Amino acid sequence: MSHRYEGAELLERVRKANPLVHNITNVVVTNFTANGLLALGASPVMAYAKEEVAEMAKLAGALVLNIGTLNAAEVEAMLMAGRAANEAGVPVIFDPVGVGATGYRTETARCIAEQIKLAVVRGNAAEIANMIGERWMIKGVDAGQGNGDVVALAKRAAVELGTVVAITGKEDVVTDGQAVYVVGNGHPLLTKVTGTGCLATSVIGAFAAVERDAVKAAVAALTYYGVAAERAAAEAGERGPGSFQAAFLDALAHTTADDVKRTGRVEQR
Ligand SMILES: Nc1ncnc2c1ncn2[C@@H]1O[C@H](COP(=O)(O)OP(=O)(O)OP(=O)(O)O)[C@@H](O)[C@H]1O
Ligand SMILES: Cc1ncsc1CCO
Ligand SMILES: [Mg+2]
Repeated sequence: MSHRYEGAELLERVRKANPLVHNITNVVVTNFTANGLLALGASPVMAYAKEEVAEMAKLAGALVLNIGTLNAAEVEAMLMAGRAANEAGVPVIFDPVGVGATGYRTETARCIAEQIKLAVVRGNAAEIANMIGERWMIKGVDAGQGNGDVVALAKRAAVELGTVVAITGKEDVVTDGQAVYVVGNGHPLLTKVTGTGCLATSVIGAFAAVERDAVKAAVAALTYYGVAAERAAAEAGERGPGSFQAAFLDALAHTTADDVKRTGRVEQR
């Protein structure tokens, strides 16, 4: 429970530092990701050209790679940016969108995980399972899967990938293969707005920019994110996903360290 306080303090550190987060992300979520990072108090930039990605990655506080709408040129740029970030000691956060759905996604994600030192890999349970060659239901992830299984999956993935793994869902699990934290905050409406997972990954990037302990950064980021979602649902949830999306951006801006301290639910397992 000490992480509650620590997480709250990290939120303040992000807002004070206003870290530059370099995203190479998908075309669906680009605008939402930039606005979400701004609402948090970070400084987003999207840059994809191979002529500039290495330079931009070195400038950044964190680099976020997301293969949601990947293509060959973008993958090449991701590897260049990733290498530059690794050289400069900039944390790299990876979102393996849709891994397991196609061979191209699976091969690309594994190639990135092999060639780039990743600080955090954030995905849903199916994506994380497919990262390590395990089968998982792509649809209906929650059906028939106890949370114990997700914890075990996260630990196996963290050990195999050699990074911190964050599996999001009804509860979020964060582990480095040893310590395990489960975040209970969030709201089902998050699943009715596209890109809430992708934005969660970029928010982890913003926290990783100010905290080198990637477990702490991911736990703090996801707790803050879930608390903001609960606030947005209370505000606009009755009206539906569109109003919730707008209220969520507002809540990302208005959620304070004190709110996180009061309503964050983090459990060490
Ligand atoms: N049933 C749920 N109840 C509460 N919160 C949820 C639920 N499902 C997901 N979330 C939250 O939604 C956010 C996005 O996680 P999710 O696992 O849906 O990502 P994703 O599958 O990568 O989404 P996308 O690909 O649309 O970006 C996380 O903050 C997570 O905690
Ligand atoms: C809908 C969709 N398709 C590719 S990426 C994306 C956004 C959620 O990751
Ligand atoms: Mg996703």
